[in-house]
Amino acid sequence: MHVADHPLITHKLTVLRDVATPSPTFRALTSELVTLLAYEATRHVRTHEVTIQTPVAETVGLAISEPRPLIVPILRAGLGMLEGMTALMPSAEVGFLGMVRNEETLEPSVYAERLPDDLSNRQCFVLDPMLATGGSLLSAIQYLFERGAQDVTAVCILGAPEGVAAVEKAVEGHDVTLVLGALDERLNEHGYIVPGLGDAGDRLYGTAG
Ligand SMILES: O=P(O)(O)OC[C@H]1O[C@H](OP(=O)(O)OP(=O)(O)O)[C@H](O)[C@@H]1O
Ligand SMILES: O=c1cc[nH]c(=O)[nH]1
Ligand SMILES: [Mg+2]
Repeated sequence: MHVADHPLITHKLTVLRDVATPSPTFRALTSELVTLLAYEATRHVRTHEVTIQTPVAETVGLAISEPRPLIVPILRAGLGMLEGMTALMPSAEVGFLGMVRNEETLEPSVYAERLPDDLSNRQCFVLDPMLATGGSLLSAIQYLFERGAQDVTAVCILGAPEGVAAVEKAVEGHDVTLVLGALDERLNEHGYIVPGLGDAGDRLYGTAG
């Protein structure tokens, strides 16, 4: 697990957490935060050497390899992270998973899916701002494994220790990396991250209250 340690990330997170921050600012900050986190998350993106000609000399650089990486935002809240991620890796392909957590039982369920059939040999980047109990992320990762994925990086803005531990235990021995903007204190009795930022989907799309 990588937890971002950068004053710009903490500053943006502080504004994001603030209950007084309105949806348009929340959306803009989410996008900016993801671009910063994506820098860490894509550190091991597969590349190969290419020879190019600059105006001055021939040189060897790197290009992102085929098959292209796959970005998977978890609807709804993960959609708010898509633009920030594609800004950094515009050649990636995008697949979608719609998941919702039952707020009584905290069990996640899948209500929409649009992914390539074969994910073997694809690097997958899952986007979901909140890793609370970890149920949603784990179920998303298992979905990708069932399609043959072997290399999954999850980018989350906030994580709770309970959820991170549950995901790490369940994926032990697999190539799964977690990249978090911050690791918060705990979950409350409703399964919300403390101090957290509330319901990310509601705050992104203005459906709170
Ligand atoms: O770790 P968990 O306990 O599973 O909780 C985290 C999930 O809850 C939120 O989604 P939600 O179900 O609220 O759907 P939404 O994005 O449509 O608001 C969040 O975006 C995660 O997907
Ligand atoms: O704190 C939380 C927990 C789950 N989902 C959210 O959006 N926020
Ligand atoms: Mg929600």
